[in-house]
Amino acid sequence: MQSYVSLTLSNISIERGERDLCKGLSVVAQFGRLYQIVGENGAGKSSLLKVIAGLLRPVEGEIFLDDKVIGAAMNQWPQDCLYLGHQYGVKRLLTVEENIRCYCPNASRENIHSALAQLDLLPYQNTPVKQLSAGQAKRVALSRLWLSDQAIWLLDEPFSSLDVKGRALLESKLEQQLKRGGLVILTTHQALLRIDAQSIELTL
Ligand SMILES: Nc1ncnc2c1ncn2[C@@H]1O[C@H](COP(=O)(O)OP(=O)(O)OP(=O)(O)O)[C@@H](O)[C@H]1O
Repeated sequence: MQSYVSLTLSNISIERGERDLCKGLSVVAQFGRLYQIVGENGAGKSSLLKVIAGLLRPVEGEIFLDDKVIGAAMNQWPQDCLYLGHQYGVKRLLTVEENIRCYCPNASRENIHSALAQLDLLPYQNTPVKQLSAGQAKRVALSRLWLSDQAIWLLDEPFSSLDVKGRALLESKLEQQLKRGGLVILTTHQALLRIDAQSIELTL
């Protein structure tokens, strides 16, 4: 995994549908830490994650990865950044394993097997996602975290639909990412139980 020190949001302003969502937001996010974007429904949490992922252009401001402006390093960005959006992009007609192979074409059979086992998805390996429950489909989407060596994880509501065991499993995966020097920025309306999160607050 590539090693970095910080991701800096400098004076970021976001507008959507002619509404100001955030104005002049500046944050220095340190690798090895988890940042939770907090705010009411509609405050702009998902929009901010999209801006960081390079999927939405801010009206103002810049993002730096260490001392490089991200715009200039865009060709490097997708390799180092894993974004899992709210609509987490699982293909419902494909099986669990086919979905994983779509997103992680280079993953070995052993690693896929191990990820599926940890996520309690092994019995469903050859089942189309449309036949799974919402929580199981969410686990399929999250399996990319088990196969990722990206330094930056941007996760929109990763805990939604997960049961107690699934939440604990995901929190321990996030802890591993922090321990190996990665950065996690996520949105969730729930408190994290095991991880000391730094807050990025958005107000309406
Ligand atoms: N594609 C879009 N076009 C125009 N406006 C949008 C679009 N998507 C979201 N918005 C608006 O941007 C605002 C912020 O939306 P966003 O999804 O970022 O909020 P959020 O804080 O993540 O909300 P929630 O907690 O409900 O998930 C909302 O007022 C919403 O109506």
